[in-house]
Amino acid sequence: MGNKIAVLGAGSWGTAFSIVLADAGNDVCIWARREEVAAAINERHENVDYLSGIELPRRITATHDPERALAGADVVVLAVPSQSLRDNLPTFLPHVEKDAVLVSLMKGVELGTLKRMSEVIAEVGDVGASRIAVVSGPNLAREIARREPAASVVACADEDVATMLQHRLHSPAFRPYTSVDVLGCEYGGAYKNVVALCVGMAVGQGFGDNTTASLITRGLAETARLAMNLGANPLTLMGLAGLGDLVATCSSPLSRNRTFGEKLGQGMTVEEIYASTRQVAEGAKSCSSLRALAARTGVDAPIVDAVDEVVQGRLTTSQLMDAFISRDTKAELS
Ligand SMILES: NC(=O)c1ccc[n+]([C@@H]2O[C@H](COP(=O)([O-])OP(=O)(O)OC[C@H]3O[C@@H](n4cnc5c(N)ncnc54)[C@H](O)[C@@H]3O)[C@@H](O)[C@H]2O)c1
Ligand SMILES: O=P(O)(O)OC[C@H](O)CO
Repeated sequence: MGNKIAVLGAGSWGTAFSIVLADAGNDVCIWARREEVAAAINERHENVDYLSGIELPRRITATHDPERALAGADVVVLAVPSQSLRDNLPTFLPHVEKDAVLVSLMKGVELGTLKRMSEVIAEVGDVGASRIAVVSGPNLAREIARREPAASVVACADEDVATMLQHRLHSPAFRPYTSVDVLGCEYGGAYKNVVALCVGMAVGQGFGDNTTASLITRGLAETARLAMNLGANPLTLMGLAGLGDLVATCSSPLSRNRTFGEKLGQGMTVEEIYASTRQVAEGAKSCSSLRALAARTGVDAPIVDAVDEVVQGRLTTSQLMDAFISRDTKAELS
């Protein structure tokens, strides 16, 4: 096999990550759910719907046919919305080359099963941990597509595989660090989306930096409490896939999750926001699965609980901050 990588999902991150891969010297074939998106990538070298105005390198091609995308690829990158992964895998898996490594870019926890994306891949694909990796970090798609410098984490239980991927991803503007803490990276990535929703709700109501910094900090404490309880290395939560991604997502107007929260804070309904965009805000779904996971684990998760209440329409965003402030007081490090 050569240096072909298949990227399954032609949304903003699948496309931006393909630019990283191409800049790092790989030939990339993107699978797009819609034929016209694949055609535009091949003919105009642009993904107009998800990354307009960015010229794609000629090493990137696209197809609507999963078999063509996957043929000869020794690395397979998964970039579909988290809640659709299980349904999509049976279409992809029969065409994945034997021994190919599967890399998840997704930041969500499955509703119902409460599984991480690497767990869904392992279960549906019957794939061992040494063939499943995760890339996660402060990586807003448009900034990465513009080649603004950024770092990230590539995690795999097998350190040699993480190192192999690190070499395949290292481009002039993208610096990957290896890790063996897949679980910590995945919980960091899923949880920060919910905290960003909450920060967005505060921003939408006109609150300033004290409020957002308080939410980010308590959000990190909450993330660490749950993730460590489930086996994460605490240092992962202090790293790029934890604090780094949390800060980027909560601070940036480019974040779909923060924007979703901001619109709720300004008075739009969940239904109105869904109708206004085709882009995924993973936190609006993962707030329910993370809440259930925290409850099952016996971990206190006030931010996830409250965001889920707002998304379910049982709490207003103006009641949200009162609910936080009036909770029983306690020690910071409890
Ligand atoms: N955008 C970012 O900056 C960014 C960065 C890091 C990680 N991520 C994560 O990457 C994953 C993908 O996000 P994205 O930003 O590319 O999303 P997106 O909303 O930009 O695009 C989603 C893509 O999935 C396709 N899609 C939608 N429903 C589908 C379904 N049921 N089956 C198959 N395909 C479907 C869409 O057509 C589109 O191509 C998410 O888990 C997200 O959290 C995103
Ligand atoms: O746009 P968001 O909110 O999905 O966040 C994008 C990335 O996860 C940031 O690292």
